[in-house]
Formats: sequence, C-alpha cells, structure tokens
Amino acid sequence: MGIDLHVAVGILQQGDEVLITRRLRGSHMGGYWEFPGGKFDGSETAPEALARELREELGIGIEPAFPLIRLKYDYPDRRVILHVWRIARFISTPRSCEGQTLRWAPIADLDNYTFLPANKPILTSIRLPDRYGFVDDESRDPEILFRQLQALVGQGIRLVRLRASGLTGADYRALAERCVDYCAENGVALLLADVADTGSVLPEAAGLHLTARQLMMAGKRPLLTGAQKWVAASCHNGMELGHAERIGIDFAVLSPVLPTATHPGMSALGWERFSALVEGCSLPVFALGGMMPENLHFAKFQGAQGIAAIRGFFAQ
Ligand SMILES: Nc1nc2c([nH]c(=O)n2[C@@H]2O[C@H](COP(=O)(O)OP(=O)(O)OP(=O)(O)O)[C@@H](O)[C@H]2O)c(=O)[nH]1
Ligand SMILES: [Mg+2]
Repeated sequence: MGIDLHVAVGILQQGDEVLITRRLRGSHMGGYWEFPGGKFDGSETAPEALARELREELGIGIEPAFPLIRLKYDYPDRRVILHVWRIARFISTPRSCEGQTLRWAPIADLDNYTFLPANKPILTSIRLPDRYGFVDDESRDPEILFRQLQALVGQGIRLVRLRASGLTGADYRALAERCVDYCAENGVALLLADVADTGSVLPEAAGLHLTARQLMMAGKRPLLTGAQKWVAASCHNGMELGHAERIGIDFAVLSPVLPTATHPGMSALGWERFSALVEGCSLPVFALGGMMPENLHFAKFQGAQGIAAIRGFFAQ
C-alpha cells in the first residue's frame, strides 16, 4: 500500500446537530456521507489543514477546539489517518463551495446515513460524553452504591459503569434494575457488568462494560439486543486495545494513567505511554487512574476521548 494519507476532519456542532457532507460522485468513495475536511498539504499541522480545507469547502473561518479522535483505516487503495477535531467557533454560514450536499443532521439520526466505512469510531466518539464515572466500592451495601450513582449524576456525569464488584448474581441484578430506572429518568447511559443473570435487565441498559479478562476471553463482540447498545472494555496495554478493536468493541478505558490511592502497588503508564498506546488504536479511549477535572483538557490533547474515574471526580 502507498504512503499514509493524513486527513484533517472537522466536527461542527450546533445544539444537537452536526454538519455532514456528501462526497461528490466521481471522487474517492463518491456518494458516501462524511464530515468536511481533506488531506494535509505539505507540512501542515492538523489545525492548519482543517482551517484551509473548511475555508475551501465551506467558505468559513474556524477556531479548532480540541482533537476528538485520531484513527487509521485501510481502504483497498490507500491508508488514511484521520485527525478529527471539534470546532469551537466558526465565522459565517457554511455553504457548499464545491457542489457537495451539506446537511445539519441530528446526532440521533446519524445511523440513517451511509458514512464512509472509516467513520464508525468517529460516530461513537461524537455520541460519547467526555467523562465516564464508575460505581464501585468494596462495600456490598446496595444503598451506598446507589448513592454513588446519584452523586455522579449530580456532578453532571452522563455515562456510568455499574461495576459493583462486591455484588454477584441476584444482588447485582436487583441493584442494576433500580439503577437502570434511575438512569432512564435522568438521561444517563448505564453500562452493566458482564455477570451472570443480568439477562433480563440488560436490554434496558445502554450496554456492557467488559473487564480486561472478559475482553481477552471473548472471541467476538457480545451481541446485545435493543437499539444502539455499547460494549466497552477495560484495557491496560496495547495487546488488549488491539483485541478490543479487532472484535468490534465500541470504546475502551486505558489505565492506570497516573498513580492512584486505590491501586498503590501498580505502576502507572504516564501520559507519554498513554498517548503512544492511543495512537496505535482507532477506538475512543478514556484515561483512567488518578484523573481530576483539571486533567480533562490535557487528556484530550493526549488523544483521549475524555477521563474516567471510580466513584467520582472529586479529590480521592
Ligand atoms: N473529508 C473526509 N475524508 C474522509 C472522512 N472519512 C474518510 O475515510 N475520509 C477519507 O479521507 C480522504 C480525504 O479525502 P478528501 O477527498 O476529502 O481530500 P481533499 O478534500 O483534500 O480532496 P481533493 O483530493 O479533491 O483535493 C479520502 O480518501 C476519504 O475517503 C471524513 O469523514 N471526511
Ligand atoms: Mg474533502
């Protein structure tokens, strides 16, 4: 395969809608929907390429916000490396400068469009928030665990993993039923643990979160019934991230990034290693381990979807 083609891609969002465009017939992969952007020119950086491409294609000036995801994809004739950025602000109204169709599409409707095959992780990344909270405690008391969930939701967290590693079987399911209802009322996506007996409650949840061990034992992505389910996985190294990607996991959590009080003996990856591992993987990846709210912006520039934390984003 020829050389890697670096491409800058911009996500413009207004309320619940994002700007999508349709590739012109006759171009590479013509007819598919995509996000505006194009190839790097010479030694341009991603923000420079993005500013130029969006001026040429949409007639707008932009201010990039942060990198959302970086991914690679092999088309039969080329390998592309997509540098996807969120756009903070844009000047003037986007218009079609090259005859391409433009549309502001509700994020909830994006599945109705046939996007370029490389774009699946971009769609996941757009839908995911940038903070992911875990409910877990040595405690086997469901009240304490439920209060943790309430505290996370009170902090504005909209994606929660119900780990509750102290509970098994019927106890876990009873708590899961209560949490699923609470999350539905509050617009929160709840991911359940892959433990026995969650069968009846799982269709009501947003999906599953696999431990690294469960991930490595899985030969394929667990099939979940119901609309738009997510399967997430915990990873600690490149091998686990690679397996997650191969079997079609939607997003990963990589840990421990920084030393934590909960895992004192474990050596932390550090940001440099985190960044290198995420660069080798084309899934959205949350950083876990010692994360505080002030790490969020930096984490995104290290390639993270966002940050994850057990119990909450307070000082621990
Ligand atoms: N712009 C854009 N390109 C994408 C996306 N996803 C994706 O796989 N690509 C691929 O990345 C490459 C970018 O090409 P492009 O045709 O937009 O590049 P360009 O604007 O510089 O066009 P040009 O070659 O006509 O000057 C294509 O091979 C395209 O298939 C996406 O969401 N947006
Ligand atoms: Mg283009």
